[in-house]
Amino acid sequence: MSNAKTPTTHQAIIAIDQGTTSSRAILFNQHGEQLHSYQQEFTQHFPQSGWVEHDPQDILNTSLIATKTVMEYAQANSIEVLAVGITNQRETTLVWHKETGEPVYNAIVWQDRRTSAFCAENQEYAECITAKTGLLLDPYFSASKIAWILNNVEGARAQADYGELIFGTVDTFLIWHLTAGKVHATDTTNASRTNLFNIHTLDWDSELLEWYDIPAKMLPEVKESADDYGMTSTTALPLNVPIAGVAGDQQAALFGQCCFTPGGFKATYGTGCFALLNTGTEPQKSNHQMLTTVGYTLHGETYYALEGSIFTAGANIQWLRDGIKVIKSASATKALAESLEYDHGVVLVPGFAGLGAPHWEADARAAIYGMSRGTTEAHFARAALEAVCYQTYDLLTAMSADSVSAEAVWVDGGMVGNDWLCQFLADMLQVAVLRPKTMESTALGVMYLAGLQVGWYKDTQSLQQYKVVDKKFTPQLDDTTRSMLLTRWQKAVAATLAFI
Ligand SMILES: Nc1ncnc2c1ncn2[C@@H]1O[C@H](COP(=O)(O)OP(=O)(O)O)[C@@H](O)[C@H]1O
Ligand SMILES: O=P(O)(O)OC[C@H](O)CO
Repeated sequence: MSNAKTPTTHQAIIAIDQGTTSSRAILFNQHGEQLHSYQQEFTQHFPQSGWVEHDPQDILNTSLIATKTVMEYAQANSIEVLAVGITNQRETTLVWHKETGEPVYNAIVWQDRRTSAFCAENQEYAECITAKTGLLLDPYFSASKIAWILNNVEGARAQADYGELIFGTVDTFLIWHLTAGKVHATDTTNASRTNLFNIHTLDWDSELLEWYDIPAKMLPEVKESADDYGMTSTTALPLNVPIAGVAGDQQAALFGQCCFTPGGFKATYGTGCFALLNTGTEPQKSNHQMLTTVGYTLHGETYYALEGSIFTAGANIQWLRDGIKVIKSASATKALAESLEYDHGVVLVPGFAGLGAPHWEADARAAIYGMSRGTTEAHFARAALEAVCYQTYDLLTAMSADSVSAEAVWVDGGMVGNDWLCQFLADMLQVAVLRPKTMESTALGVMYLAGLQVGWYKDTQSLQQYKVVDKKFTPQLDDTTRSMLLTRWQKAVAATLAFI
């Protein structure tokens, strides 16, 4: 998929956004306007129930094709490419040979649950892991996936001990290939998703490495999010420019939404929903099962965030459309939702892939309550949209109790094109919901980071001028109706958890 726009400048930065289902590259001018973009999907592999893998070659090839396409557009239009930024699906784990670049196994994707028994059996160590990493002991994160590769791929353990194998998340894998094997590095945001990184010392934690039995020499160097990651090598791309910005995709979106101060809050509604609250320069411990994570490191200063993850958001709508086929398109949900009153009575608890934050109940499953003979596709659509808003309410309530309150909610992702959803979100959260004009916050965020590194921007303050609000949604619903709806949601969640 490709789309172009007449260039308005003669300099640009390429943001590579390597996501779970596709890789895309976007060429941005200094005003954060997209000059060109290209996206390519790739195959998902499900070798066993609960396992999710990507072919490393697919990750690399689709990223290179996307980058080359926008680069060629730049060249054809005499636009000078100043730098590259990389943002990526987080936690996904790769191990490869240091000399040849040959992966020893497929990439084990963040959604993969193969190490759940290991994590469940070792929960007595969870508290210590949380204290150091800000995360939980859960298969979501990289460490147990690395250990699985070392323990299950023939010869891998011995090769790792001899220093022949190296590990990386997707950013590291791409940097390594783009620099022709010269740079083995990651940034603090990606490192903070591994379960091996101490978010207080901002370094790999030797005790955790020992506990997971992972050799330290496998790990990449950890750099700031705007930093010198080496030059792209012409063996990978016909381009010789610095890789100057790197961040995990949800943190990049936080940056792209200009949430630079404590209380800055963004929620991305794609397949899943990831909500991040900037909590300032000290890590805030959560008492409500939120994750504490690095937001970004810039000019020697690290900002932290609390994060809540909802495993299915847009995926609930996909289920209505492709699974049970009660709606024709995702966009049809707006009119269907509008056709009902607030007291329509149906609640969907979308535990299709378990319930994430704040419950972290992998074994929970989806449930629908309150159906009658009068229940129609409109109830399903409305309940699916309402559910992600109630879940965001739960996350924001937990985060506010742990740390600062959000001033407003900056939203992005495919679902927020739906005005009904945005209005209901504002009604539930009781704060303004702001939808920016540039919806590609993730790519924009890493472009900003690269732009700061190459001197395009002076500081984060100077980025605020490029932020344009497309639409603001303010709370309108009366308190009585809101409380009635939230009470019914909480009852439905309690019933779903009791059913496990
Ligand atoms: N108008 C809409 N209303 C509700 N959901 C929508 C709408 N448009 C798209 N979606 C949902 O948004 C998701 C796509 O968003 P996107 O940000 O592209 O996801 P991802 O990057 O995770 O692939 C799909 O799951 C789709 O069901
Ligand atoms: O690739 P996305 O947009 O689905 O994001 C995945 C997250 O980074 C997983 O933590």
